[in-house]
Amino acid sequence: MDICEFAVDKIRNFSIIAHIDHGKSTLADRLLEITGAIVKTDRNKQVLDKLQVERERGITVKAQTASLFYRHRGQTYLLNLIDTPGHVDFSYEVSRSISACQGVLLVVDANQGIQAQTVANFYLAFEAQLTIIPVINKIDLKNADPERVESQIEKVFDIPREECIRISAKLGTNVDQVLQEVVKRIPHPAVSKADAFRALVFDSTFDHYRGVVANIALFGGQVAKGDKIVSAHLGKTYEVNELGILTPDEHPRDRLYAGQVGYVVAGMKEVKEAQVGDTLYHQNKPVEALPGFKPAKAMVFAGMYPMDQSEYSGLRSAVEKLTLNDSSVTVQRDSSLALGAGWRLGFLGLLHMEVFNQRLEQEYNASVIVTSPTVPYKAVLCSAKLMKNRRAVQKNMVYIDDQRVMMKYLFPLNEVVVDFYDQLKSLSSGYASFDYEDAGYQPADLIKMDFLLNGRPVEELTTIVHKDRAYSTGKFMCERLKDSIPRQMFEIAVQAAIGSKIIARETIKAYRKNVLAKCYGGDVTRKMKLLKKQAEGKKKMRRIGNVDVPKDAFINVLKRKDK
Ligand SMILES: Nc1nc2c(ncn2[C@@H]2O[C@H](COP(=O)(O)OP(=O)(O)OP(=O)(O)O)[C@@H](O)[C@H]2O)c(=O)[nH]1
Repeated sequence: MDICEFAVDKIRNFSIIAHIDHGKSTLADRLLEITGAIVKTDRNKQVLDKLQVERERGITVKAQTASLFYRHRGQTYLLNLIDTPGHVDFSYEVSRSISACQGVLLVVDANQGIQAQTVANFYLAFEAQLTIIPVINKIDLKNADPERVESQIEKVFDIPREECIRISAKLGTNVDQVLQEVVKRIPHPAVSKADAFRALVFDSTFDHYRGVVANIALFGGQVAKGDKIVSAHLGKTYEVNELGILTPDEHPRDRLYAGQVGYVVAGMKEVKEAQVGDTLYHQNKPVEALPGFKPAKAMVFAGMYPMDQSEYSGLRSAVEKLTLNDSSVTVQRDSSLALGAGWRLGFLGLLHMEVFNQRLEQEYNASVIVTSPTVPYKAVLCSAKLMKNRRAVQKNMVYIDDQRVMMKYLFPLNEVVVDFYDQLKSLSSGYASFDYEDAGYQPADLIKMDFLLNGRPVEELTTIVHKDRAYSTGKFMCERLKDSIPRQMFEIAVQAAIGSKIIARETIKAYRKNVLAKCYGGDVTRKMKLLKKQAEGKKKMRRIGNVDVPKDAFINVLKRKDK
């Protein structure tokens, strides 16, 4: 079917939004199968989750899109399904994908009910004034309780229970009804082919042969191959080399029209040129930019170094290639005396960082050392120089039903980035869920803590901690250092200090490792071999004052806690 034939009133643009694991991708697969976009087999489970990491982790990282053709009451409709990432780290991508739509399917697990990201995603859709169709999934589960979930939806979102559709995405139960309701309830885009061309970039990926592939939703006019288009954000002009629709594979077309969703390739060299939220228009026909563009903002920072400095240039090219594909990662060159040359990278959140790391390893075979993540602070330097458990402040509390409560807190980001989510899950036996948004900078009692080996500071370990945490952090890091530094010929004092005040101390006892102890008799070559080995071992050490510190010690101390 040629999509040129589609009148705007036969188009529906929608997203599926859900808390993680509530079955968004499974439902998307079923919709693709019913409309014949993909053939039903066991292998195409979660077709929209393209990246290897996404499949392994079962989470969606990059938004994917598919145009579906659906017959309803003798008419063929073009349904553009825009998949959204399911994790809090990517909420900006969710909000952009949503703004390309007129409606959403809000999927809620029939057993788990409303969770943190159900609420967060609901409000993104609600604020964008979209039609929201609640879909209660997994009704096939033995302990499914759709009645209770419908009550929650009525209470929390003020949506009448009659509007909920009960389905099993896994078995396909009532999935066709979902498509019928999409056609009935979601309005067609209010756009016109006759207007000036205006398109929202809601995702972009990098292709080694063609450059940037930008996914766009047309809010007005039309665009064809050979057209000159401009990015509103950068003001740069490009020529359209290729465009088409996604089904979900790319299908080149000559032209895209208002109301449609598709992809465009226009000689952009890096994804920064097609940032999510940007507006495209025809050269010499400027339009008002679509609202809501904001450059992705890094919230969590970590150092990344090659395992071995000889791998530096290989890793550099891998990092460059990966960042071509993900404009939300910020990169700054950095170097550490202990770990050599590397980078300081900024990510949207912890999961984003892990996914980046995993992609480096899987797609580029790179082995890297990632230091413990930190969050940005603004420091006010005074003339004297710089100096409740998670420091949270409760903001509000709402009972969702007699078993669940939703609480809002103001948290310092630093308290959340490392192990908060794991602890919350374990304390609540997996029942609690969590979502967050940036609340800006707040003043706090923070201090700078140094670590000393025999009185000499180890600069790469210097850290910023809250005053109330200084003692426990100092003690913990000193213990880790003690365990990681081998005994030497003299005693070593490991100390944590705030200014000139020592707040924690461990001692590494003196010891002489006699590598020749096991060599009885006079085999000179064997002795020489052992001595050489010991000397090589020393090369991997960094000398701080008179103390030799193995590289591994830094890695152990800087590395995040192993889960
Ligand atoms: N029993 C049952 N299981 C389901 C159903 N739908 C999905 N699941 C299972 O629930 C798990 C999560 O489903 P996904 O489709 O990956 O969830 P998702 O919301 O896409 O997750 P993210 O992509 O991480 O946001 C998978 O193991 C699915 O097989 C259903 O209707 N019934």
